[in-house]
Amino acid sequence: MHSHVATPRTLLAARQRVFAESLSAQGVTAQRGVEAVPAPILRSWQRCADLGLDFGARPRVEPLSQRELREAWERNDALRRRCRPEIEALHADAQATGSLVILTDPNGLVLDTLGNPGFAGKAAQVALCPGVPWNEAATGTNAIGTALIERRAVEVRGPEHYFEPHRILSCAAMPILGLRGETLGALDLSGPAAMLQTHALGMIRLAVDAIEHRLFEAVGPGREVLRLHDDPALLGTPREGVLVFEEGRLVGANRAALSLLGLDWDALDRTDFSRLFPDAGRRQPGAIRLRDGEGRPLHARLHEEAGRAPRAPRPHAAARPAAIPAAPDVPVLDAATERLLARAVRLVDAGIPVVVEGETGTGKEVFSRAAHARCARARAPFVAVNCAALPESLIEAELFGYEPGAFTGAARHGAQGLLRQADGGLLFLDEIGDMPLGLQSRLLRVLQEREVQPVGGGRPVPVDFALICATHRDLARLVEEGAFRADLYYRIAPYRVALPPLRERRDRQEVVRALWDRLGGAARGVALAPACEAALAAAVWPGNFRQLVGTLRALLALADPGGTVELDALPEGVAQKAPRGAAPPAAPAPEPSGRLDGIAREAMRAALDAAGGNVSEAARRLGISRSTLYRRCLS
Ligand SMILES: Nc1ncnc2c1ncn2[C@@H]1O[C@H](COP(=O)(O)OP(=O)(O)OP(=O)(O)O)[C@@H](O)[C@H]1O
Repeated sequence: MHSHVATPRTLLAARQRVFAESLSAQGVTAQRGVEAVPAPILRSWQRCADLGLDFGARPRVEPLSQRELREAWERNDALRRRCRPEIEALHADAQATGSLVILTDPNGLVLDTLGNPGFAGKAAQVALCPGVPWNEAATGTNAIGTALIERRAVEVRGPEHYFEPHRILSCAAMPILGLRGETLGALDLSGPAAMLQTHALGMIRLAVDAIEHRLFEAVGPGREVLRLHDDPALLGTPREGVLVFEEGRLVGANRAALSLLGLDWDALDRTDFSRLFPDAGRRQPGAIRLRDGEGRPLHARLHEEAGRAPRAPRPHAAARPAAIPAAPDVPVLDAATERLLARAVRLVDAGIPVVVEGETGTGKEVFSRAAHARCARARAPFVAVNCAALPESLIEAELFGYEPGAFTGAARHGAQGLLRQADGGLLFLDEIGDMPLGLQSRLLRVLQEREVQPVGGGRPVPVDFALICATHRDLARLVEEGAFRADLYYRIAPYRVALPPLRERRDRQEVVRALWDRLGGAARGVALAPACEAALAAAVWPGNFRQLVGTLRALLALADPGGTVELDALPEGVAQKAPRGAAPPAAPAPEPSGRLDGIAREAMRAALDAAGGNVSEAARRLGISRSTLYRRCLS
């Protein structure tokens, strides 16, 4: 981060002096009076001058059409969903401070702006609005574009902007990086230059840290995640360092970990755990003490993602497509569910139980796991108990543990029980409505007294866990019918979350698309024909997400890589429509593909996709200039 010692007046003077002389002829750093200007800004001014941008002119930007903007939203669906909790948290603040929270794609294309409507109007006058690229090449020095190039948090205030009209803005932005250092987008907080936005940069950093930290919640089966910090109090927070290993080799990281260990992104794929931590001995899950490169002690926890480790590819198997995951690694959550989730996390953190209601397969467990992953107890266990699946005779012992010899068939040394296993973490009681009455009383006692009495006697043991219960039944009705204890109901259900069945959601088409992508459809180049996608979105899905995910996996397994799944590939019954009124919007009519223009655009889009959204790289592959690619495809 650069520090601002310059006042607006000294900055203005420096700017005038620097800009009055020919920037590109001498190089800005060679000029007098530039000490007042932070180094990243100077570097950016120089880049803009080298591009021949005229600082006195109005930048020429053409916003995307509504349709193109919608396509950009679709391309960045995962990013937008992922950032939603932080954007919503910043939103309230932005409204109060007269500013805007802005999310962009990896090329600086503004996707969303949220915040103060008064300032949004002013920002729109300088084209700071969705559908406009705010990269340096288009809009000169600005927090978004400059942060994306500098790959770090940057603040650009008033006259530090390259183009005159942008002097009304004061902005702070930071790029959002993926597990492998790839740029996913940028988050920005912009306000009027006249108001000193002292905390903007700090708030953006915290938000981006939290977004990036969540990426490590699901790194893929069999991979090991090492969380580390030199301050044990910061372990388990978004400020901890995180490294991902596959068969002992470093394959992912966050910035905090790289900086703790003095590494950069080049270390990925070429650094082994044993080389990084030669004194660590065997890699074992749990707490470990390590030392960094300079011998300073680090506190660390190693954790292995559940599931079978991916096998090393065999040479002749290279062409075989990767296995289809059993479930998407990151759940598909719409804005409403994200809001419910944010509330559930707050309650869990405050020690208040939550009940999640919904039909089978609506994602009650997925929701609860996500709440656990985001709450303060994320590093402690998530213990799931299905009250309907355990035989009544065993459920008591399973939950409360038992003393040695408590009953015939009991393990010789007794057992701790699931409630104690959840100590420090989160206990998820699935199908709570099916818990026998007798056990309900015992559970109530545990919740009241916060201690567990093992079956067969023994001393009560104190326990501390957060509680989420799930049910597909109407608990209030069960209480009325006398099948569920009213006192337990009031204890566990001060807050209820209802997850809607799929057929009631209006965004089913987006759900289908997002699930398809996350199951690997896009990665294999397999597309869903628009009619097929529409039929999947319109189907009834009594098994909700579980059934839809299962069907998509089957379609993917049957599809040829690079092919398209047509309507006739759907299993019988899927074409059955959801009730009227709940039908999602119809699929957009396919573009007439014969036109030359359409074909050229498609080729450009494909090149952009292949280059991971990198415009320069895509233009190079196509043999056209960046500006042509922008004009034809992005703007
Ligand atoms: N939001 C989601 N995004 C992606 N997949 C999901 C989502 N919710 C559920 N699923 C998929 O559906 C399956 C069932 O989810 P989950 O077990 O959470 O449902 P549930 O409501 O707890 O079901 P049940 O009541 O039958 O226990 C998951 O394995 C996952 O594949």
